[in-house]
Amino acid sequence: MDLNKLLQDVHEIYDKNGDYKDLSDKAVYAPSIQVDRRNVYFILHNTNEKGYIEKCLVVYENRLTAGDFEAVESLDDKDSVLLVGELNEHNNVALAKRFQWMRPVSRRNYKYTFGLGDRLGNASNAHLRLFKGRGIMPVLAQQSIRELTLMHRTNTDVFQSASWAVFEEGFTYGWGADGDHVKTPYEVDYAVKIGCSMITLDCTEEIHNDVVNLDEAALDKRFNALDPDQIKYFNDTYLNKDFEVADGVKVHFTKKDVEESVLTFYDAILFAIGIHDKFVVPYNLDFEISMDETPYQTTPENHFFFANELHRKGITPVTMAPRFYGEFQKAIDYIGDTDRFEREYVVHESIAEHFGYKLSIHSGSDKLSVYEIIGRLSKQHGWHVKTAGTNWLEALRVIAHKDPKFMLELYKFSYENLDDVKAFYVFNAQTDGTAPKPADMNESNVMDLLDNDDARQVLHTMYGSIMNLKKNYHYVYRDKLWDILLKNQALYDKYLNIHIAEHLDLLQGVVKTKAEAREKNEPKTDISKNY
Ligand SMILES: O=C(O)[C@@H](O)[C@H](O)[C@H](O)C(=O)CO
Repeated sequence: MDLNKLLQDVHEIYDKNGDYKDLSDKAVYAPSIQVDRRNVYFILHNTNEKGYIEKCLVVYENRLTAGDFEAVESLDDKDSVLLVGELNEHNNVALAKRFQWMRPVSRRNYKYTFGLGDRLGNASNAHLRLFKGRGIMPVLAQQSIRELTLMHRTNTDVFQSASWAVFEEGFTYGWGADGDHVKTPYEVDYAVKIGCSMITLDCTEEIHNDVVNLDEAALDKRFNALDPDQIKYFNDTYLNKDFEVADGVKVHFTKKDVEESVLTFYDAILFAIGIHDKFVVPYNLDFEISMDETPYQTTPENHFFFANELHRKGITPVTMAPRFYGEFQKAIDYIGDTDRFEREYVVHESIAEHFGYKLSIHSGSDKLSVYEIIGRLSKQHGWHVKTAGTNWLEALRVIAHKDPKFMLELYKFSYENLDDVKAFYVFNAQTDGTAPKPADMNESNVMDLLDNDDARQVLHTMYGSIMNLKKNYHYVYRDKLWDILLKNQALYDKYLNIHIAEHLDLLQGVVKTKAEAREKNEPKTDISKNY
């Protein structure tokens, strides 16, 4: 590395005084430049012989403090030192001591927040560029335990990729990190220790779904087996009571509602209270409670009961994710009657407003048919929407354009091995159903795989198997996939931008329908040749 040239870059940065549009060294990534008195920091982008962008950190700092950084090369310059280092954890910690905004913050003061996730770890830069000036707080690090496991990743690398992207893009507006779908104290602890500002407590394993199928006699029998003082408390508090949660919006409990709500959810409530006391309070976390990955819809009574029992203990989560009417399957649009969705969303939103939190919409990728409704109705506290890792599908869009044969191979493998993920995901696509047969796919229709609902679900859920398949101690697909992606990062960024912009435009009311969102954002011609 030519350190004298970097020294000239530092002097040019002083001279430019904040206007970095025309720096002579194009390798200096302008959005990353930070100047603090005489100290200068930036990320350098160099394209290597394979066509990948290689990044390193450049620091010019007073010699007394620069020792915080781990340098690969350095050059003394009077009282200062210029050093070049890797984008590693050590340097991230050193930099974050200087720039607090590299660390995630609470979502509490943000009305609109949006969970992005990044399965591969190279999507956050494009996301951040899109979020600048949108008035929505991005939650970048949002990898579920399931995704970490299937992808062989750790919370540390997820957190690191996000934090480096924040620095690189000069994103000083605040971002969140979500310990996503944590189900046990062990998993919560892991998320907390890594620095997550938020946890999504997935209560699935403490929710007793079998209760919904009990007949009246069996339900009574189970309820009446509770302690007499518990029965008295639940009946006195809820039975035949009306709770007015908004003007003209009431939640009413019949005997069945009381018994079902208690028996299905009370264990989960106690679990949430325990996690709240042990982690949320001491670590000042944003608390999200999710019950969306259950087989049954959360009724307004169930939702009210959960929130009211938390409220009794003085707990107000920042967000709650009920399971709404209809289907929120991964990677495809909402399935269901949108008028009914709207009617029921009004009640859930009223409950959330009554208790003082916002609703969280899970598996939010591609639910373009309901975003106008959510954006319009979630007025008081705003919304939190979580996408479902569909940046992976945008990465595959790049693969399909740049190497259609390889894409066909990935699809065939995914189609033939779909059983790998049956235990992890619930989705419609089945290889004995309507998912396109690999034999019917060819280079001229390969792009359909990214538009067909069934094919999307097959590809969306098979990421771990694709990335980690090995033969004779070598990865079968991983290296080739990364090679294509790294050579085409700009195209990947463009597709990410289009994909998420459609969601945000509907949520923010910029457009009113899915068709308008598509019309506004989707390119009219094949743009893959331009990148
Ligand atoms: O695939 C996953 O596990 C995640 O993408 C997960 O679905 C996501 O984080 C989520 O919870 C969206 O609701």
